[in-house]
Amino acid sequence: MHYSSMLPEVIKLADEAGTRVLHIYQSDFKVSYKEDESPITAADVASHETIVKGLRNISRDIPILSEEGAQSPWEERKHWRRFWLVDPIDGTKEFTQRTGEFTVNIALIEDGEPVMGVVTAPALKEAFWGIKGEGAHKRDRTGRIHRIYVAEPPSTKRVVASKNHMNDETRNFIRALGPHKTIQAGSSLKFCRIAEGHADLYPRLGPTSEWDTAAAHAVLVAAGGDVRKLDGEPLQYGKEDVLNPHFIAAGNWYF
Ligand SMILES: Nc1ncnc2c1ncn2[C@@H]1O[C@H](COP(=O)(O)O)[C@@H](OP(=O)(O)O)[C@H]1O
Ligand SMILES: [Mg+2]
Repeated sequence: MHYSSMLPEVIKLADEAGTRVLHIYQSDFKVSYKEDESPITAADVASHETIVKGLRNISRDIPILSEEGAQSPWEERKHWRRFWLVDPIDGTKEFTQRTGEFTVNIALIEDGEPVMGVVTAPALKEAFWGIKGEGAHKRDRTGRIHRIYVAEPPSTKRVVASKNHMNDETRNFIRALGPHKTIQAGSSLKFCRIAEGHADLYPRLGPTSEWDTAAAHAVLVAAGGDVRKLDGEPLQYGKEDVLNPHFIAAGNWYF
């Protein structure tokens, strides 16, 4: 099956997960902490369960790697040519701080590349999706769906950066860009802001994992951008170590 035929069902699934997440967001939820001290709530678990169950119905034979799931050992994963890469809630800190800037992320990886991605921001009522070579779309808070494109770079670049994970390396990189304006955004929304033409550059000289970036990476590629390592090589997925190296996300004009 070509993956574009799965897209409507994947969007529906991300929306279903988003509805469950919002329900918890609007309640008096409890925050726990994982071994790496990152926060987790019932919403991460509910979203994970909804997505995994749904993806198994959509495609019984495509394996799944989710931030909140039991992760298959490398001995198994290294044979995966195609897999779903899921972050049930990216921006859990944003969720617990109630900024609304958290996302549900589902990507399809093929030969190390994110070829399809769906990102929804349930509290903002925004959704983004894209398929490599077939364009990217946004559904806005009114429900209108339209094609999105990376912007022509303005002379004052609009740099988008993490609210919760800023560091000196990123600050220095941004400073060296010359005239610029900084926009803060949580989670994978940073890639989406570039994809829809509202920002130009997202330097991430700090840690992320493959599930944090894959779906929004696919949206950005479909909209006319890319995500590359600092050596200019593409950011790839399905590595033994799920941590991403430092990267820059931008329109293709940058690379
Ligand atoms: N030390 C670290 N190691 C791995 N990932 C980290 C990290 N610090 C932050 N992140 C990632 O950055 C994401 C949040 O990004 P941002 O600050 O841009 O909103 C987090 O996603 P989760 O909320 O899914 O855990 C987390 O995965
Ligand atoms: Mg994440």
